[in-house]
Amino acid sequence: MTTAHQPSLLDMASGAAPALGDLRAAVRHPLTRGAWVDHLPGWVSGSDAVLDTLLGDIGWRAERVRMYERQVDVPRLLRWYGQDEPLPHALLTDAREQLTRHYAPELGEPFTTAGMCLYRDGRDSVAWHGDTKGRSAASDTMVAIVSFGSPRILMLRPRGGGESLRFPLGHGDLIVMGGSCQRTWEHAVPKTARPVGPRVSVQFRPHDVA
Ligand SMILES: O=C(O)CCC(=O)C(=O)O
Ligand SMILES: [Fe+2]
Repeated sequence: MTTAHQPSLLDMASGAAPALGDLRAAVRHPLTRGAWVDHLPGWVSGSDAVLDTLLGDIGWRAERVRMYERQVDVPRLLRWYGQDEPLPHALLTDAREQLTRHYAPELGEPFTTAGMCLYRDGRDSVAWHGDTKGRSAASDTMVAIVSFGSPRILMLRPRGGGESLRFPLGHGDLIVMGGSCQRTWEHAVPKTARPVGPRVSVQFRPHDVA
């Protein structure tokens, strides 16, 4: 029997080299007020090696914020890559390039920065917010998120109230928030009581969007 027609078996073997799928397979979910979400589960295959790298010593740091007159740790670790800093795994550089190529006609500029978040377990989370620092406060843009490790839920809800949507993000899954999504909707990764391992979220954004 030849293996030529069975690439999926190779993908499933542990230790398979990381590879990217076809972005044209992403499914677009139009939201209200000019927002949309593209979802492509399993965009990255063979993600274990990428996760290993990301869980290593890449300079994760805790951020502290002032809350009710006290300094408290943000419940996740952060690492920010500006556009000139090499990313810690070649697959991520390829991913940024492919996203730029695929979305260029709509986005009109490249994805440049990579913000990374490490959710160590189910107690780590991010509260409801939009990425509205910089140009995204006033203009349509895109934020592309590739997820590695334990599955977590990304929730979305319209600002000012309305039903929320749930997108499960597993190992190698892609979600792209586009259009007015950062201004007119909010997103969150809620805590979970389920026993979950670490998850790393890699967010690609254009210059001056955060
Ligand atoms: O964990 C995620 O995928 C979402 C992270 C996020 O919304 C942010 O850092 O702005
Ligand atoms: Fe965000």
